[in-house]
Amino acid sequence: MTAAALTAPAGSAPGAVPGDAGTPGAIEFRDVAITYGGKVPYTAVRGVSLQVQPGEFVAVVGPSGCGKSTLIKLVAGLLGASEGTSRVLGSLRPTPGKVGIAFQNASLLPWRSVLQNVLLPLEVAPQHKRAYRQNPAPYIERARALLRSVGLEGAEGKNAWELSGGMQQRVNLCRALIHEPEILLLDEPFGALDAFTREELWMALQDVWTQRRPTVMLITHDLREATLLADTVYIMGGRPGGIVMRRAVDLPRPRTLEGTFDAPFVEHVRVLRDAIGHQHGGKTLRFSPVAGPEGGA
Ligand SMILES: Nc1ncnc2c1ncn2[C@@H]1O[C@H](COP(=O)(O)OP(=O)(O)OP(=O)(O)O)[C@@H](O)[C@H]1O
Repeated sequence: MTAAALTAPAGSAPGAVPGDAGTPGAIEFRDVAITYGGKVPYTAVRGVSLQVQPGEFVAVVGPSGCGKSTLIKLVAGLLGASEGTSRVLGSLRPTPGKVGIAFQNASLLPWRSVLQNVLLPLEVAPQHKRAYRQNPAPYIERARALLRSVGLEGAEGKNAWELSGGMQQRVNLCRALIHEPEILLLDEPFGALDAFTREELWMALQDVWTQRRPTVMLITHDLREATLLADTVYIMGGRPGGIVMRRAVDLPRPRTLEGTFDAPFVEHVRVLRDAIGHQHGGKTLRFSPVAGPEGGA
């Protein structure tokens, strides 16, 4: 079975979009395919349909190479859909400045201070440059508030090269949020951190999201991370990649690290693990419909 077939569950209405609540979505894909050009064109994803509501936190998980980063690049406007329709905040092309991105590699400028790194996008992005130059004070206050919210109060003047990996990722998160984007895209931002630092960062991210409520799309290989943070988890799989399962995480918020040991949390992780395990085992995944008893909500 192809990924495209898996994304169209038996019994679902033609054109049905998983996650569609009947209101305009922050991110909407309808039957999207993305083909990379080159001597031999390569279709990375096909038949992807989903809708992410404003303020929703979604996680995308799945085996390496199934097209997770490709989807995030589509939302960021770095790629276009080869087939189907993709809308971000209602537009076919994302509005500049409405999206913030943080990748696994924090890529801070080592010679700049923490505060200067957070402010960097305002110096270079055409839509913010002028206002920032004319009146930097409110932006600096915003940067300080962001740094406070991720536990970096007092570190504003440190040089980036003086920071631990976890601190760098906190700065990375603040830098992605400095222009108050409506959509925050996170591509494995905690993948390179040790387990304890990663858990700390999960809680910092949950706090930031609770306070500011951007729409978040998080790519991760960590099923605990996905379950702890997300309202909805999409599992991708297949070649070309597609969505093989959507699962709503109905656990109460705010979520805690202690709660990750509770039975309902562990059960969510188990279901996700099984779905991905099926793919690794080469078995055909039985796709559970959007509101099915097995796969989700
Ligand atoms: N610029 C490109 N040109 C051609 N093929 C590409 C390009 N970028 C990605 N691909 C291919 O598209 C497929 C999906 O890649 P993508 O990076 O989206 O996967 P992923 O699920 O994010 O992987 P990982 O978990 O390893 O980061 C892969 O087979 C990859 O080789």
